[in-house]
Amino acid sequence: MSLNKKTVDDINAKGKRVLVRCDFNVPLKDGVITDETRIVAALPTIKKLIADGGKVILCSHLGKVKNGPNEGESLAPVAKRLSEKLGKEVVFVSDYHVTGEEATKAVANMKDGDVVLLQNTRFRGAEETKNGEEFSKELADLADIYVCDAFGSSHRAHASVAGVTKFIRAKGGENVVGYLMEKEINFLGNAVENPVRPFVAILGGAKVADKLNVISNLLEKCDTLIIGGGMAYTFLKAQGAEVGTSLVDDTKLDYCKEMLAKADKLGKKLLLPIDTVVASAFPNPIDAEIPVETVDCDHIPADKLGLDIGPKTAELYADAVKSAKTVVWNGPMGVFENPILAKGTIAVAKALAETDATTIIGGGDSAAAVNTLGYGDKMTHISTGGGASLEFLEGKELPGVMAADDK
Ligand SMILES: Nc1ncnc2c1ncn2[C@@H]1O[C@H](COP(=O)(O)OP(=O)(O)O)[C@@H](O)[C@H]1O
Ligand SMILES: O=C(OP(=O)(O)O)[C@H](O)COP(=O)(O)O
Repeated sequence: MSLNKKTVDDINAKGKRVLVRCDFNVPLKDGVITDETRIVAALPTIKKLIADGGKVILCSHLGKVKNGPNEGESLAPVAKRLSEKLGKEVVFVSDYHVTGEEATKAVANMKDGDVVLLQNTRFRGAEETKNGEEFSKELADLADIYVCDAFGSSHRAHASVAGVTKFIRAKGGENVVGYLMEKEINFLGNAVENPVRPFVAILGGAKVADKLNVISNLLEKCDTLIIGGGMAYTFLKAQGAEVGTSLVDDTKLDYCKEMLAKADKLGKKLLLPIDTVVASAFPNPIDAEIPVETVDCDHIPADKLGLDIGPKTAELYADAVKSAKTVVWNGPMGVFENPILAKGTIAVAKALAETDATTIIGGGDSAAAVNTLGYGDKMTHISTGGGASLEFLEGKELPGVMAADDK
């Protein structure tokens, strides 16, 4: 699949103010970045624009910013790490207003090839997340050209992803996508549009409501759909099984029944767990040493909840992966943060690492699981976006892609 949108290769950045929306939403612990994947992934576009002599103005959100602007969600640590990675100064605009006097001055002082990072765009609250016109225009006022390279946020129709493009276009500026966007869309697009078969899709994790919606579309594309993690129990319950206190979305039971029927009708395999590791309660803290037992899925005790796939399921899933030529994986098979409940996720990650299939991992937690287990470099592509990659696989149009100029 080739992306029919203008990219950074189609612009002349020399001497121009280029606003680049990145996804620098990195995990932080006590102010320290614990995973720099998203910063590293943004470097090719930034380096290209520096080399071309553009004035590179970066922006991003960080975290959910539920309680207003605060130092804990400032992009300051990102500015520092980015500066180390680029080997050059990154001027950080610490102003919680994001745009405004400090930002305008910093941009006015830029020379060709300089880099400025604006403060967390979510510090503007609903103006950012509701795609506010004023904030969109203020962002556009800072630049001549806009580049969206925030794949992980490209499913959000926010001011810094979508709204800004309208105002750039209104003054005759170009809106393009960066190298990371291009790479992600090409990998994910090819995987679902022209997959080398058998094509196996694996879904797990806890965002049941979000992820169930992708199933209908994936069933049409894949040969085998594997369900694990928290979303398996809604399916098991839809089949009439007792699932105890496991994670279930009761509003999706009919949908799951429809999906089981759809798989049948299309002649696709839809694999569900046959055994599961259960406990009396969700571990707290998450890595607590809790007593567990393994039961068959038709024997889940009413007062227990499933927290990992069992060994028989792990073997079944690993077998399905072995013969695959394309595998897309989103969401862990269990509560992998706890070593006692990580075995199912490890088994699937290992099966993916050992196959010669094209393997594509989407989702922060799936990527973290694969990297922690040391299998990162065995995968063909690890996506920087969880929600974004799923919405793309669902067949939805991503606002961050839509907003760019057509080629
Ligand atoms: N059976 C389960 N019950 C509850 N939570 C689960 C279960 N299996 C996995 N999880 C949790 O799902 C979380 C990841 O889900 P999600 O955010 O949907 O995945 P991703 O970030 O890969 O998209 C992990 O924190 C994991 O502990
Ligand atoms: O981390 C992100 O999404 P992801 O957890 O789905 O990969 C993106 O930065 C989007 O963040 P958001 O879900 O707060 O809009």
